Amino acid sequence: MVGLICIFTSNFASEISSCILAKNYGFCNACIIERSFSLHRNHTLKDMENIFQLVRNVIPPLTGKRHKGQDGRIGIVGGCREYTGAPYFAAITALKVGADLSHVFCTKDAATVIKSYSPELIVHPVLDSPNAVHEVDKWLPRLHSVVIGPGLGRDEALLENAKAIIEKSKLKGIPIIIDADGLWLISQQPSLIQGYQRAILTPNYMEFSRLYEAMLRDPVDSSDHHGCVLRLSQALGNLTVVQKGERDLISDGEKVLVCSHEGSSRRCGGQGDLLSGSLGVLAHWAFLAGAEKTNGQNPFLVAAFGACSLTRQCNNQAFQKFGRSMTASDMVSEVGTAFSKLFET
Ligand SMILES: NC(=O)C1=CN([C@@H]2O[C@H](COP(=O)(O)OP(=O)(O)OC[C@H]3O[C@@H](n4cnc5c(N)ncnc54)[C@H](OP(=O)(O)O)[C@@H]3O)[C@@H](O)[C@H]2O)[C@@H](O)CC1
Ligand SMILES: Nc1ncnc2c1ncn2[C@@H]1O[C@H](COP(=O)(O)OP(=O)(O)OP(=O)(O)O)[C@@H](O)[C@H]1O
Ligand SMILES: [Mg+2]
Repeated sequence: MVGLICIFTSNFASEISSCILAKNYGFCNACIIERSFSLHRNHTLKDMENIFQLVRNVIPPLTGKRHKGQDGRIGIVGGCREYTGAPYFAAITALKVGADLSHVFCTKDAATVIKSYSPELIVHPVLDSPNAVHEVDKWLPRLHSVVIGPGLGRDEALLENAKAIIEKSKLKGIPIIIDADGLWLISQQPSLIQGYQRAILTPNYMEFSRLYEAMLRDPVDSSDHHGCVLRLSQALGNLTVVQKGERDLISDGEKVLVCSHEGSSRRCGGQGDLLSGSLGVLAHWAFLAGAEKTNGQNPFLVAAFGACSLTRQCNNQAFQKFGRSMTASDMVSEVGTAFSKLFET
């Protein structure tokens, strides 16, 4: 088992790159196998080398002193008649990563279905009601982060409600993860999220292309993935962008982290939903942890790196057991052991 972590900065003229080879899940003991960097960015590279340790640092310890809710109350906005799996995968993953409560705000049609998958989720059948925004807004003061988009669909009225929920969340300063159809909305109206640095966008290949073209008015340059993710983040006002793919590229417009932790070649639907759900929790933890725990690094970069590694580790473990028949539910079953292997050993 070998994972590769690379770090690049935004300065193309003097690009820093560092690749850390991590063996046997022992990322703390990662050894540097290649490094080239400019002088003035030296300190940044050193800080970033131990990104895996930074993820560990932000995880709240399990103690008897904490009450229910303290380790995370996460909201998922999504779930409609067609898509009930996506919000379920995101919400259950948030719980299994360590959130205490996971809320799903979905349409009436979807609610009973989602509830029947799991009694652990709190499901609000409000998203297509006339007072949807008010119904979600009531809960926002109690939520630590929101994930907008898994299984939301593209119905105009639902997208309008999602837009208003994003605006309400911004006013409260809540970290917002935007995925799937939430990204569709952003590619139509980028100003909705532009400049809000507590947002993390998690586009897949297609979603990234749409966003990039909307913001940069150019097609994606397939010979310069790093440059593209960096430019997209910058154009959006330096919010965090996670471009999912064979290697996940994570940027805040200053740096690009590359996560190529070993997953598998199985590409069933729902894997991105595990990523956005786990990111909901990790973003909250990293944000709360403060600069000391993240060594002054952007907490959302740290959280994104953790979520990408975890999702890929779940994929790897589930694939070893089930091979071609592996599905997203099999990955959900691996969250606990994958998390321990990566972050608690
Ligand atoms: N069980 C459930 O309920 C699930 C529900 N889900 C929900 O579905 C909704 C729509 O989400 P989405 O991701 O299917 O939509 P979108 O961005 O239009 O992409 C679709 C098309 O993009 C393309 N494509 C993708 N990757 C590519 C690549 N690497 N390279 C090249 N092309 C690539 C590919 O095009 P094709 O191969 O068909 O030409 C693909 O068909 C959303 O709400 C989501 O949450 C999912 O979460 C899954 C589990
Ligand atoms: N070619 C690949 N090789 C290895 N891992 C990949 C590859 N493509 C995607 N992944 C991983 O799968 C996860 C989900 O990415 P993906 O691009 O499938 O998202 P998605 O299309 O939004 O998924 P979903 O079906 O949930 O909507 C990410 O953690 C990513 O690292
Ligand atoms: Mg997706």
